[in-house]
Amino acid sequence: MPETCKRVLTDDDKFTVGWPQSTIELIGKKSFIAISYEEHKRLRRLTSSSINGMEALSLYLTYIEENVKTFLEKWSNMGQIEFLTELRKLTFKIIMHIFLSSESELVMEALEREYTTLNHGVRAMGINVPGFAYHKALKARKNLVSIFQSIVSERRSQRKENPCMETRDMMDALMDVEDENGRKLSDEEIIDVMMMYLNAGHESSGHITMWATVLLQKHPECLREAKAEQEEIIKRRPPSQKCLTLKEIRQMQYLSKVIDETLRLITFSLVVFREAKSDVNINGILFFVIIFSFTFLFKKTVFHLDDAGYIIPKGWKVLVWFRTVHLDPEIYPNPKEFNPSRWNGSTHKAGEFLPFGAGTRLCPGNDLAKMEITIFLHYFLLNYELEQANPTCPVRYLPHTRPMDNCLGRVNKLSSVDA
Ligand code: HEM
Repeated sequence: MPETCKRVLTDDDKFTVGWPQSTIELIGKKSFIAISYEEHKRLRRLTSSSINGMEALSLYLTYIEENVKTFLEKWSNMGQIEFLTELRKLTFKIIMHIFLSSESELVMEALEREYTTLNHGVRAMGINVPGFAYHKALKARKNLVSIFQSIVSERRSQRKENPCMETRDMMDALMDVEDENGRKLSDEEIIDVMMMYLNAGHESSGHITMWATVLLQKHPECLREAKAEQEEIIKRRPPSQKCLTLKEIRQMQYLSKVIDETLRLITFSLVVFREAKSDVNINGILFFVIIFSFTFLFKKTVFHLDDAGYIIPKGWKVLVWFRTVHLDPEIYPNPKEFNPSRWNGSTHKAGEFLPFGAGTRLCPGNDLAKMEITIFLHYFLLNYELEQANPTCPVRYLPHTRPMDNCLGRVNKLSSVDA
């Protein structure tokens, strides 16, 4: 690790994404991870507006809220549950609703089943031999594509019969959008984009929601402050108002710090892949960077060092390791301590807080994710507590930080107040 660490990789450093081919086979050749810089720009512009900005997000607020309330109530009657597994079901339901609001429960269940198998393969070695996770994932991808294809075909024919049909969800929005040349998205593009969003858009929120809950429970003084803020929000509300508003969400300043601190401490996405488009001379990078030639996994682990710093040769893959930034004691004193107050009036420099990545690839679901987590914590803090079965359960760090028992425990209802 060079002493001269100075700056962060951005897209200006002549890097493009460089995911392994095995991942691309699963997520899709038209998804964000597999296409050229220009295609990515076009596809991202066409697709991300549905989940960006307050107007778009307000469409999902009520749905998220209703589901959070229903799930919490259900869990409190279930006895012991794997809290993380249940949260993933909740966040999967939310992301599926955003894409496919009108599909039946049966279709949703089939999608979730196939998707779970696919997801295991994304993190496995790319061994396409029966019995291996990657082989099963390729099969799951085929099944997913055929389910999505039938949904797309059905929608297209409904829209043909009824051209004035209103846009119901992101699937409709993806069919509507066209670029400046009037070009619409093909079926393959729509399906791969959906696969990409599904992959990126639920597990992360589920994990961070679980950790924020656990960390709050483990720090009673933070829990008290967070709860007091939520009670204050309810107190200020006119009696006729029963649901959360975006304005209230924006007022939850302490909760926002709790979420940022959780994102920092846990760093859900440990790493992003980049590939050098040309030789890049970097005069020391803030990240811990593992550089290796990727023609075969880990074939070389060689650093090229000259007086000016490091040269990353064209075509090399770079893993940008976010956790080292988030746990750097020079940026975050006592970095392993959960301390939401460290965000009081804090002004971090660019590149010091990267839970959602950076550059043109910045996570387009960041606002949605924060909104989901906030809504969950609002209802949880007001009415529930988590009783972990194994509070000292060992933690697994790869591919994502999680307790090995998936946070086994009970969600207990505290009061009958209907928040
Ligand atoms: C706490 C929750 C989340 C975390 C920590 C997270 C983190 C990240 C990170 C680190 C990246 C890579 C950025 C880069 O390469 O520089 C990313 C990309 C992405 N995320 Fe998220 N994400 C979260 C939630 C979501 C949600 C809810 C959605 C969708 C609804 C979403 C959709 C995406 C997509 C589509 C990409 C690829 C963007 C591109 O390559 O242009 N994410 N996310």
